[in-house]
Amino acid sequence: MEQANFDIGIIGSGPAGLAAAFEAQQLGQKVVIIEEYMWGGTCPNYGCDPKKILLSAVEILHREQALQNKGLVGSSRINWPELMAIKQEYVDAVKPRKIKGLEQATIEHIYGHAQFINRNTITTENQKIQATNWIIATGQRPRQLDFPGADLMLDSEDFLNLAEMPQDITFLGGGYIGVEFANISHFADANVHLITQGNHLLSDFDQLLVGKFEQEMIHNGVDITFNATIVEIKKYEGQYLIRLSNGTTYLTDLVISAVGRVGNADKIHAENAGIEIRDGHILVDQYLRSTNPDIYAIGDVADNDVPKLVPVGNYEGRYVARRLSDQTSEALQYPTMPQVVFGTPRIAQTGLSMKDAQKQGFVVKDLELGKVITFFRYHDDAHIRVALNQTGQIVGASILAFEAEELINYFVTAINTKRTFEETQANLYAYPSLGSEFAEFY
Ligand SMILES: Cc1cc2nc3c(=O)[nH]c(=O)nc-3n(C[C@H](O)[C@H](O)[C@H](O)COP(=O)(O)OP(=O)(O)OC[C@H]3O[C@@H](n4cnc5c(N)ncnc54)[C@H](O)[C@@H]3O)c2cc1C
Ligand SMILES: NC(=O)c1ccc[n+]([C@@H]2O[C@H](COP(=O)([O-])OP(=O)(O)OC[C@H]3O[C@@H](n4cnc5c(N)ncnc54)[C@H](O)[C@@H]3O)[C@@H](O)[C@H]2O)c1
Repeated sequence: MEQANFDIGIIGSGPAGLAAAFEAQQLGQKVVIIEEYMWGGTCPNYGCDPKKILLSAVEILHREQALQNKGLVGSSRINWPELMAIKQEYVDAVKPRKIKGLEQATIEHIYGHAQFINRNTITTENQKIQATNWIIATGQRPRQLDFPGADLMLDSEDFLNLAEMPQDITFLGGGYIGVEFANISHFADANVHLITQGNHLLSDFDQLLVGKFEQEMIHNGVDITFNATIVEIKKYEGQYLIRLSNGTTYLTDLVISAVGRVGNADKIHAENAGIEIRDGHILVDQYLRSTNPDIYAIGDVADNDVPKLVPVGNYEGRYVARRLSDQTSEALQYPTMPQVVFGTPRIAQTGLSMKDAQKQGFVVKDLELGKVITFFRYHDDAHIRVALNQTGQIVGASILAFEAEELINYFVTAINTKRTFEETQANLYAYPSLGSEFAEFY
């Protein structure tokens, strides 16, 4: 078996692994990156990007529906196979683009499944690779349930490859994926059921705004069952017969499981390298070091209490690359992180939650902006909540609005630059625009 030696070996080519690879290589390290499935990882192949392509049609439809009899006549419909073809065109271009980037940067890249044979060496199917340091960026996969018939459920990747949208579709799980995909399916003309074990959707988000969001989904016709789970699925005359924990039974054409994700560190023989794992995630310290101090974990597979999102993995990848190149010895400090649920409307938040702000005695401004020009013209019932500390600095924001995914970025900047509400007016923003609304919020 061929053996090669590197300064830094990276397992997994998702956003986290790639960010680490490019940063380390630029800082003069000899880097190898290993991928076993799709170059680029979850986000561009079967996560954020394909989802956002499907959303392009959903967004137009949503806008059209909001403007019916208010200046627009007639509404479009989604042609699912055509939309999927565009999605696939994008996904097919990911691998060549990623490989070209790696080649241009002269980063060694190997296709294969990496697993440790000792504390600094991994094997793939036909190679042995040694590195002074390893960075594990193997991401997560959908969590499997094991009730009778659970294997009949599809997962988020299957949904993003559906050739046809069925007439009736069921989602299990009221988190990011269940909510976003239920919404897409609704706009693609399916009859949608969403089952979740909690008494609300999106438990990590501002529950005041989530309540309004749920009303909007229910108003759209999505059938949401709270405080329940599926206990059995059986095939029945070309459909699936579902039985819920509350005793309800019904027939549906397809069931998608979206009950969270587990880490992929259980498949790398972590024990051979002295790395401790929990639920497939790697235990890390404040430097993202595993229990083997020469091996780090970044992105979704790291067992830390931060949202598992692309910008976070990216940031961690760059940090570890700099640390291993003697550019920093500081513990990792995260800037404020935006989180967005891409429904219609979106829910977004950053910084301190409104609940924690209120607990600390901070002011929480509730701004209902449906009558303000930027939101009024689309009949968008925008609700923005902003937390201000004793000196008037913006310390948190949560938003329910169609434009929330962009608007939240203004708040990210305000929080990171420690701006007060008044100081948001220091910049002149184009008028009328989201920026100008941000600066005029009171
Ligand atoms: C449906 C969906 C929608 C999402 N939407 C968003 C969004 O809108 N915004 C957002 O910020 N985040 C979103 N996310 C989350 C985002 O995709 C992840 O946070 C991000 O991809 C994590 O990056 P990563 O590099 O840690 O892992 P991944 O992107 O999962 O990459 C890990 C890579 O490691 C490879 N690998 C695993 N084990 C091995 C091994 N032993 N050897 C070699 N290779 C291996 C895998 O094949 C994979 O390519 C979404 C996720 C899903 C599932
Ligand atoms: N917009 C985004 O940034 C975005 C979009 C999609 C996914 N993601 C990432 O992917 C991760 C996974 O998303 P997800 O939606 O699978 O997980 P999640 O953790 O967001 O939600 C899981 C949901 O499933 C429910 N649940 C768990 N077990 C259940 C059971 N047995 N029966 C019924 N309900 C059950 C939970 O109560 C929760 O509502 C997210 O945490 C996030 O990191 C991000």
